[in-house]
Amino acid sequence: MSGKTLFDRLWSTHEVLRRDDGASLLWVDRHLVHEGSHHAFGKLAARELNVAHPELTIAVSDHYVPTRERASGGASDSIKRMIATLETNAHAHGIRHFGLNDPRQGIVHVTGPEQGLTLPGLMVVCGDSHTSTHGAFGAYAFGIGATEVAHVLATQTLWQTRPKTMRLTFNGVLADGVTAKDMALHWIARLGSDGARGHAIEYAGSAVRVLSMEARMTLCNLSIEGGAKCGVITPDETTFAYLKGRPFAPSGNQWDEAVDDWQSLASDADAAFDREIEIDAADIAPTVTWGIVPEQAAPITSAVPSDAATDALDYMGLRPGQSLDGLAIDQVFIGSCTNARIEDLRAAAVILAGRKAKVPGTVSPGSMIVKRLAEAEGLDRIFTDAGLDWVASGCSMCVAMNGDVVAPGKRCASTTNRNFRGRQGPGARTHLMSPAMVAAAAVAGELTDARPFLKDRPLAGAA
Ligand SMILES: CC(C)[C@H](C(=O)O)[C@@H](O)C(=O)O
Ligand code: SF4
Repeated sequence: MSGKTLFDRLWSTHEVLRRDDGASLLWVDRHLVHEGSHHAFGKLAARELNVAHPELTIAVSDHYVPTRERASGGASDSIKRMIATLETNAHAHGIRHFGLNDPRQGIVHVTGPEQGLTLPGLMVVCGDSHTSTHGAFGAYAFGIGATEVAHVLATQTLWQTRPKTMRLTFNGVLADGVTAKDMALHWIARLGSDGARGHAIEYAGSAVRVLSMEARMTLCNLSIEGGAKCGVITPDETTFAYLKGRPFAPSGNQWDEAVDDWQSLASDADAAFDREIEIDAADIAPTVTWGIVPEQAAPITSAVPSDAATDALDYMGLRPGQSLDGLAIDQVFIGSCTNARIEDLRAAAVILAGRKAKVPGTVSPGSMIVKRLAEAEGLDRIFTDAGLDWVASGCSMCVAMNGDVVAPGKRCASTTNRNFRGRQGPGARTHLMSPAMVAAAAVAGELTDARPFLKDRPLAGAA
């Protein structure tokens, strides 16, 4: 019999019971909720149910929070109501809440790890597809729907059928100026938006092992855009170093015991996966999306495919065969749970330092802690000197729910994770890429290869 995968271990330690039809009841260690949880709290109220484990539930305000004029409480009455409802629900059920004015507020997938709430071996769920981010720590983390959110609130458990396993191995080393975002866009372009459907991905290989936690989170964040249930990475010294001393991470003797436990969270050498995919990291170039789904991505050195789907071309205002390098943009956005951690901001700042942006843009840090850290390093000055707006933390222009929108027909180079029609506002055209690539696009006023801008300015482990 072959050995166990990391995913096998995560699954079996959370399985409470298995039904005859194969579905399993899983224990949830951390339940994160954001403003979108109001449906689920409504369901609970309708049935007069309590939250089973408020101490394992953590609320974070992110999707609707204003990034400018924070004191306003929200851009419109309906937005204000969304923010206030989470506040009320969290308070009513005794749930810890990182609200609008909390200095620890941020995007839920940035705040959880930053606070040490996300730990190796845990099962983490949230009513949000990018919960896959937390898998970077060797946690089983995935997004759930509103009915499931209500089920977790009421029982701290969840019914699930077991996904298949897939190992995505990145061999070799990434070239300079190529980042975790490029790794993700590369594999999604190769396998397709449905390429990993029904699978739990384990990211492995030498190019993954050397990634920082920030970069690992970027990689795992995008798992869902390739259709995967989740992404996991074996915890190691990089993981432990990131977590040590975080507010909710174990401390003292408990820290040593936890690290001992976490060391066993790996796939056995003879573990068998349902699928194995290998990618040579050296084949990956800085990658940008040209279409309206993340799989419609290509190296910046290439062109819009000659057989590109007409609906995508029409929406994006592009022609088949058109070169990606040199495509004029109207604005940039650096933010989101994909690429707004400190390393992402540092990477963008490496390129923007001493340069001016030709187009306007917004930089929204992934959390208020990242914001303060960046300010202490002087990164905010680099962005504002370049002509970009430096604003507070939230989902902001990633999903345009808080009023931060890209105007119809405008083209935005963005560090986010979804380029769907209307994602950044009705009619907005989104090109996804790494923070370094967005920074280079800002300076050039067009999509361009970041590598020449990095001459004598190494990214040094930036995400
Ligand atoms: C609004 C929310 C439920 C949604 C998600 O599920 O991911 C959003 O965060 C997104 O990125 O599209
Ligand atoms: S930053 Fe974007 S992707 Fe992340 S949770 Fe918010 S809306 Fe979703």
